[in-house]
Amino acid sequence: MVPPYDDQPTVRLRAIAPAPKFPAPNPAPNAVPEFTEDKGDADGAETVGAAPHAGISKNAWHAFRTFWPLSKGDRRWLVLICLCVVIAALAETGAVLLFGELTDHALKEGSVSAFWGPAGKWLAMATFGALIGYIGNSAAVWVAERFVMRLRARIFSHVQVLPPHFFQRHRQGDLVTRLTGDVEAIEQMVVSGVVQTVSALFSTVFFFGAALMLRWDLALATFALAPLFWLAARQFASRIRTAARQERVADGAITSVVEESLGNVVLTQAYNRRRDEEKRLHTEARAWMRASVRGNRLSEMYEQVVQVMETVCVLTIIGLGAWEISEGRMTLGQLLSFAAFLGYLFPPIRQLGQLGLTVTAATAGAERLLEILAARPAVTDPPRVAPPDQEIYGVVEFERVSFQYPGTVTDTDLGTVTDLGAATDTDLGAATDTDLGTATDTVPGAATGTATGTAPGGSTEAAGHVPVRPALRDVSFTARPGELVLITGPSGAGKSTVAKLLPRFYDPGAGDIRLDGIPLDALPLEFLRERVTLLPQETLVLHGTIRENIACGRPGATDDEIFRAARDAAAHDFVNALPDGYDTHLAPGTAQLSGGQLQRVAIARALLRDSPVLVLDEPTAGLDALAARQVIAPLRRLMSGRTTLLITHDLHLAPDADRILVLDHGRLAESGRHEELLVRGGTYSRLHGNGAARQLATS
Ligand SMILES: Nc1ncnc2c1ncn2[C@@H]1O[C@H](COP(=O)(O)OP(=O)(O)OP(=O)(O)O)[C@@H](O)[C@H]1O
Repeated sequence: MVPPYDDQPTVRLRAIAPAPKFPAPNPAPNAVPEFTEDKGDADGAETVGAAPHAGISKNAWHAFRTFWPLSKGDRRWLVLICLCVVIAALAETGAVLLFGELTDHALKEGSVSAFWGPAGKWLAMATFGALIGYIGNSAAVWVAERFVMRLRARIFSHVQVLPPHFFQRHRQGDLVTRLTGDVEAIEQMVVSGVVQTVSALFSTVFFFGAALMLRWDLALATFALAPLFWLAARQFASRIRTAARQERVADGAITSVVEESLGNVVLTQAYNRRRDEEKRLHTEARAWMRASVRGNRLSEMYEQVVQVMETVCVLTIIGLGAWEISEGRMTLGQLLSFAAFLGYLFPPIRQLGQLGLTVTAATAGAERLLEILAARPAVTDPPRVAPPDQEIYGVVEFERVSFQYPGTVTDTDLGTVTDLGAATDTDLGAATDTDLGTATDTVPGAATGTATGTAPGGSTEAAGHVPVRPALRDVSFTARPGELVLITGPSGAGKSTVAKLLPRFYDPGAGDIRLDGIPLDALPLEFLRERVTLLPQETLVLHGTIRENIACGRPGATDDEIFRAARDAAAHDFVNALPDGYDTHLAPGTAQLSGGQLQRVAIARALLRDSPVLVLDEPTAGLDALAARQVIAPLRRLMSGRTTLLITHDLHLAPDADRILVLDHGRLAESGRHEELLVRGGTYSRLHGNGAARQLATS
């Protein structure tokens, strides 16, 4: 009987003395972990991850250290799992020794009575091994899934505080892939990777130890060949890593294309873009296919090379064994046991080699997550600041506020682009390591509006961007409770930027913004955002019922309060007319309600929030004349008694405004009441329709 040398016989023996199958880094021999390419975001918006030339092990180690803290809380389980692994390996070792005993005493001598003893022990050991295997496997799966859950939650929570420009510069589909596939790849590196390493190491030690006990000279001869496996793995590592990265990026690109296409289906159909969209998907799918085939081919090649190497080892041992038996220095049972140990020894040795490949490929996913973690929130909560005791009335002051979007470079900045690079590099180093260990998101300089949103590798968002003007320059104004301040100006003048600064999506680069005399960055973020209600250009809809959509303005609001808000927003009647009334389900992009109706639901939500400051960004944009008229009355109710900043091109409400601020190229060009500005004949009167309007005002 030829003893088992390879996977198949090993499986047979393992069926007799079951070995635990802990989640393998490589689920199947030829399934190389998933792949990505470092070509950065397909839209080229932000920077690319770690340099492909950087040392693989360094990147992997950095990734491991970054994500390892997330296993906190489960480490004693990891110890237990490793213990199970070790015991199971010991049980296997015992089983193989018993196999030799059975061969020599029962099979070779044909003695049935010699069979029962070792057979009973073998069965006991197999049962014990099975039990331990079950416990270890169950615990390993549990710990692995918990890790994935925790990592995903951590990344998701980080993504949620990132500034708006991050989402404009990253494709959503790609972010989705990072939160799903890439997260799982990290698990393979951190949790399963550790268990696999322990398992492979101990199995190697035990089987090698047993082989040494049987025939130390043959065992040493076999072990001398072990570095060949390591060399083979090394040869394949970098190519597999590249393929892994390519596949990961292609995966993200496919999800992005599908998501963008589905979200834009009206444009696709109206402009007959079906074929273009199909072509886009086809291009990405081909890239994915190429990477996937390449990765699998490499993995398969590695697998076959290793098999040939194993065969060489086995034949060498059989040859030597045959010679030893013929010389009477070895029994058949010993040779079979020895060969069985080899059958057990090769998989862990091979696994150790393959672990490197797995880690290598998982590093690709890790780098993509590190890119996300390296993007910093544009603003941070002030440390340990209690909400002010005073009631907030809503006096809003902008004092010489200038602002430039992160990643954009002004003419004057161009000389300092390299400085930005240096600054952000340091940020990243600090950010990614500490980020997971601590819950804070603070990064020095993150709030400056210039040094945020960078990725590992040292590139900055600034790099490659065309110089632009700052979005706001030296803007000062005050808005008091009960005042309606209308902000208008040509497209791109900086109006929406004002709306983004007030709830602190960004901090200004220069100047101060205050609420009731308190600088915004001295107020806890949640406190501030409860007091500043923003109605952005696009109507925001939650997945949920109309009731939930309104109630999210003030969690815990009663039905009566919700209905009152809906009534004031002129939404109650049309909601009641719906078959499911307030229980009608809405979703982003819903067609259940018209634009005007959705806007009124949003107004009801804002009414319920009842905050002293209101920022309305183009509340009638996208509505036809009738729908716009229908929201004007609810808007007036909403604005009454609050400090309202109304950003609009639509000057219908201009005569009602206490003040009109006209922005032009980021500067405050004019300020005054409607009539004054019309008479002045500047930008405002031009916007309003100049000559005729001026005549009307002066008549
Ligand atoms: N995320 C961003 N990253 C970089 N630049 C931006 C970003 N958002 C806006 N800008 C730039 O800032 C400037 C002001 O933009 P903003 O959206 O405030 O203008 P706006 O007056 O509201 O325009 P519109 O009336 O067309 O909405 C523009 O030049 C715009 O291109």
